[in-house]
Amino acid sequence: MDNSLIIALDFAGMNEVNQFLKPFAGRELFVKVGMELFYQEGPSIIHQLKEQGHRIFLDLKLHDIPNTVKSAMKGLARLECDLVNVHAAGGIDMMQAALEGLEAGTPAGRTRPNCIAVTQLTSTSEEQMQKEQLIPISLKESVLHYASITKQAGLDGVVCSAWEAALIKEKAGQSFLTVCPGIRMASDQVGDQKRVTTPEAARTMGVSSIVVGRSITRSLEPLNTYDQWMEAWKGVKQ
Ligand SMILES: O=c1ccn([C@@H]2O[C@H](COP(=O)(O)O)[C@@H](O)[C@H]2O)c(=O)[nH]1
Repeated sequence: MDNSLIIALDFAGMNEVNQFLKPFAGRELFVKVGMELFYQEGPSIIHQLKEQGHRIFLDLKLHDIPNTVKSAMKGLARLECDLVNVHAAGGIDMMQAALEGLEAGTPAGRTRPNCIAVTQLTSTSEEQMQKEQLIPISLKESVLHYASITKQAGLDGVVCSAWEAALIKEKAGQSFLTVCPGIRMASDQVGDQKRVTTPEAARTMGVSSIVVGRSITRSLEPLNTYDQWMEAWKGVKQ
């Protein structure tokens, strides 16, 4: 699961997804299904994408009481995605419950999906965090703290920005996943993201995998753009 470029399929429905994926026919991608798409299409979208050979990050960011998260994860495990997630702010008990649910729901003989926790969203700045969440420490400390309780709960890694990835790996170990959205080419619009960097810099920062949405999905030539991104991320011509 390391070194992947995960394409965020932030589309309103299957028709838009099919349109986007057309030029990629025959290529096996790592794609992310988030709330927008899953709430419209439900589990069938996962089955369809799996049939096309794609690996899947189901990005629903569960955050509720432990019992509810456990039951929800039990159901999601049956979809056999590669990666799922929760919010670390839900706490250690909730994260452990997520793992219990995943283990209970994973079909016999199959490996449970990797489970990671969102630390601070990449759309959150330090100022916002301090003022709106009343967290009176630096953003980096908050992210590191969330990474530490995520590790304690036994999860496989975190969602963070590339800026925090190296320190998290130093503390939690190199195999602890750091999955990083908020990645932009220098010429791209930053939009609502706050903690942003380029794919080349993310590679040198030791990030496990990057998540890229609009820069690829809104491109007029998505396949060419994807190949350029892969080259920048991997550091070698694809
Ligand atoms: O902290 C987070 C957690 C999740 N995301 C998701 O990643 C993509 C990023 O899309 P871009 O268009 O490249 O900004 C999107 O699906 C978010 O829901 C995140 O950005 N930050």
